[in-house]
Amino acid sequence: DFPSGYTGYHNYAEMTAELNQTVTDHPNLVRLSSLGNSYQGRALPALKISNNPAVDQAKPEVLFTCNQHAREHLTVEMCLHIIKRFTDGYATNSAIKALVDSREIWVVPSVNPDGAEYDIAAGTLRGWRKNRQPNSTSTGTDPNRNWGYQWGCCGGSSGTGSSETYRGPSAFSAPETQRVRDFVNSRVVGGVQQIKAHIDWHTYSELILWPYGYTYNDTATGLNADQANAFGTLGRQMAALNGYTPQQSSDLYITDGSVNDWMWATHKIWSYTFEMYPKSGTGLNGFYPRDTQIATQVARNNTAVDLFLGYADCVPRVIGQTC
Ligand SMILES: NS(=O)(=O)N[C@@H](Cc1ccccc1)C(=O)O
Ligand SMILES: [Zn+2]
Repeated sequence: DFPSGYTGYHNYAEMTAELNQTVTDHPNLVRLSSLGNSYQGRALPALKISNNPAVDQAKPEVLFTCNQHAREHLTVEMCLHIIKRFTDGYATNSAIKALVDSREIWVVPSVNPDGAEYDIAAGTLRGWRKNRQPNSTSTGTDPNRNWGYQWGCCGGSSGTGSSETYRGPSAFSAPETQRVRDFVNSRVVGGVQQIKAHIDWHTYSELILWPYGYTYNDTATGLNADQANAFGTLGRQMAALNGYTPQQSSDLYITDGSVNDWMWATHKIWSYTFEMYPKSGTGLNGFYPRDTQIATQVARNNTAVDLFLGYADCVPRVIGQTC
């Protein structure tokens, strides 16, 4: 479990309990399901938030995914905060109500529960990043190098099993990326992808990142100048609200097999990564802000998330285009 100074973070059992409590508290606003199981057999919960959650309504859908990387526990708190804000706030906050009434919001609070549980299993903070799937020489695939667009193309991942950025033996070799992939693929209804926009939450460095990660070029196959402009404009407007630094993800470093590139290239989902607090750190301590920091650092993203949800039906509107 989390050591002292970190008990405010949710372990897998506490996260599950929190999701079940949300269903109890807001049965008419949420529907809890599982995307399937992790490598070690933990359910991957997904919560749908809308004003009629049992019905698939013809409304734009938005996806939030958290905890691809095990040690980035603050992101689980971010997803749980989004859930709390858009359920508890529905009855009293008209802006929240308007967003929940006009969208269907999906939240996956932990994509990598095996890694997250392993990270804290010894009562210490291990600094574990990957999932817990064995490979030919070691353990763990980096889920954020395992997605199937331009997988392993460009030196943005490793083929060595012990590496922190091991891409896996093949694209979507990790059960966890398979399950999220299958869910997103299942949201193609009548030939149209219902999910319009996505944020994948990470720590740390306080950045807002957008595709592509596999190339330094601003435009590339499937990403034209207008689309790159829309990504950057919304990215910069969100960064102005949370104080993060906005940039194309390859400006940070080249990555291949990242979730954002797959979401955009395969489904034209406007997919961002938010790297949360802290801005910098030494060694592993950047990944482990004390639990006293949680409330401030999750609330810091409220207005950026609201702006994102506001544009989610048609992101090109941010540069004056129509959909
Ligand atoms: N959270 S992190 O420290 O691993 N950084 C992320 C940054 C990142 C996220 C998405 C696309 C490109 C790069 C990573 O996957 O390397
Ligand atoms: Zn990460």
